[in-house]
Amino acid sequence: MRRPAEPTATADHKPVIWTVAISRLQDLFRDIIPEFDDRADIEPITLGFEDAVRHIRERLETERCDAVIAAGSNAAYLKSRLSLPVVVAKASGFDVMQALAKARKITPDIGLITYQQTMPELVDFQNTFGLRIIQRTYVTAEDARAQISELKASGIKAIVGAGSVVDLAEEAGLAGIFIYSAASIRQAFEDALELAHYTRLESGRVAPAADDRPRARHGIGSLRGDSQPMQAVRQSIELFAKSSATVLIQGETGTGKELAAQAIHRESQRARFPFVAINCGAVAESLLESELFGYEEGAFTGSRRGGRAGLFEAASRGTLFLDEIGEMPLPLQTRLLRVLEEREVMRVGGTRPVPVNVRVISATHCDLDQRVKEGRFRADLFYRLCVLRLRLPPLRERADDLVTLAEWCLKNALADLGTRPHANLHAEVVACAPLLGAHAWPGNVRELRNLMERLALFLAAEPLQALTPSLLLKIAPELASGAAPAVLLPPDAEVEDIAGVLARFKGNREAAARHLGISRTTLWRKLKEAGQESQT
Ligand SMILES: Nc1ncnc2c1ncn2[C@@H]1O[C@H](COP(=O)(O)OP(=O)(O)OP(=O)(O)O)[C@@H](O)[C@H]1O
Repeated sequence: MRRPAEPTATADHKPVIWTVAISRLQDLFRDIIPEFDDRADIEPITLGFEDAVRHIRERLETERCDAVIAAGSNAAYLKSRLSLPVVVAKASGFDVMQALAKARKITPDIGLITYQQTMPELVDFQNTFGLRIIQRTYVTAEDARAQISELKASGIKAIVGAGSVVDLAEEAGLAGIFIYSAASIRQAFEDALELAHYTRLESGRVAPAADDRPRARHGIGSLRGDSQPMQAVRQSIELFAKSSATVLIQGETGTGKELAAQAIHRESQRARFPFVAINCGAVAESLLESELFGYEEGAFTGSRRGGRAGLFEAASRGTLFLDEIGEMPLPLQTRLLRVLEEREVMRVGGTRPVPVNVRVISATHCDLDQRVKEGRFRADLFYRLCVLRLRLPPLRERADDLVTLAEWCLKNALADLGTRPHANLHAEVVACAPLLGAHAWPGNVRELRNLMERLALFLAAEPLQALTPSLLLKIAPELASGAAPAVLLPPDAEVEDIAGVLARFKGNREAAARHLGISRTTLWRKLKEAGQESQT
């Protein structure tokens, strides 16, 4: 008789993830699995619905699995029947537009069939690009089949949808365009890894220090821009990397504060030790305390047996990045100051201080000097945190970088679409410089990157079309008024979605933000605006 698996020595190794799909989605999973070989044991299970549930339940009697990845109706079915975390691979707005651009090359009469919900925001896109898109939803395969025959009867020639929808469309003699991109599937893998990490932490299978939360992925080369202010930023990063003193990074949203923090870590002698980040504004006070400082067994109801190390201990010999430091509640500011001064941390409910060797880099978009004056931020902590200070200039103050950044983002987005850039793309972008320069860029580089992704879609669909200022205006009418675009978030990232995603990630805002393709700060602000900020 088989016995449930014990968490043995192997349990401390890589997380185990299963991808569950029957259609061509599984082929895409298989293509991407090798990229994650060194970070997880990932196995494809080519089954769907009740067959998949039966198979997984049986295997869980003897094996460990930390998370499952699936999509669409299959994912919904698995989620409601398995006790395992199920990550739902989702097509991003970019994927949908990319698939529509491909369909546009075949016909202007396109059907979009999505699981359960339509995408109302596509109406604008349809008008801009002169397409006729009929949207339908499905729940079961029979639904999807019926929708396809109706669309065929109404003259639709190409269907955009998930793997099973594409198979059915092709069976019906229509062109099928698969909606998922490699980038979205990669994102699902990242989310599953993150979720697996938290599942394992919660069950005590790994200590935080053994993990890579969120590893510094960016070095100094990731910070683009040749303007004088950006050169000065890179020089400061190189200089600051030589020291172990605290750094305070200030700058508006999307200016690259987290990139800069990662670059300082990556250039420093601490590079081979962890880079651990936390958004102080996005975690409730009670949780933030135990996250940062850890806790001892019995410290509070529900505390884990054996206690848990906090992020200071997890970042041992590395760097702790405290994002949105201005939001740290006053009582925790006092505790943080003590840790920085005494270089030892006392876990919540503990009696024995633990020595820590951690470099602290913090970041804020708010005027911290002002908060100190108002008594909302401790002056002594402020001075302790900003031994070194780095200001990231907003994009509107470095107009010289606009062309370089726009061209770089556009080339990346075109490459993602498998499209070659025009031979004279540089000259075309230069011709758009006055238009780009007149905009205020409230979302800074993040906003510019999103705009270039939109533009790339158009250029991929219309390869003979030159990039001109009037085309740019058509794609981004907000540039005309110099006003901020109405929505900087992907249209689907509204508050109800955010709450749903947060619930799925068990309140982990970092994982939820990554899943939604927005920064943690933006997610936190969105929730704050909706009065849901205390739900962490
Ligand atoms: N100088 C730059 N070169 C290239 N990419 C950049 C640069 N600055 C920002 N980015 C890109 O813009 C996005 C936002 O960067 P990042 O998250 O570091 O900004 P942030 O200031 O921490 O934002 P927030 O305050 O909203 O969290 C990322 O995709 C990042 O890669």
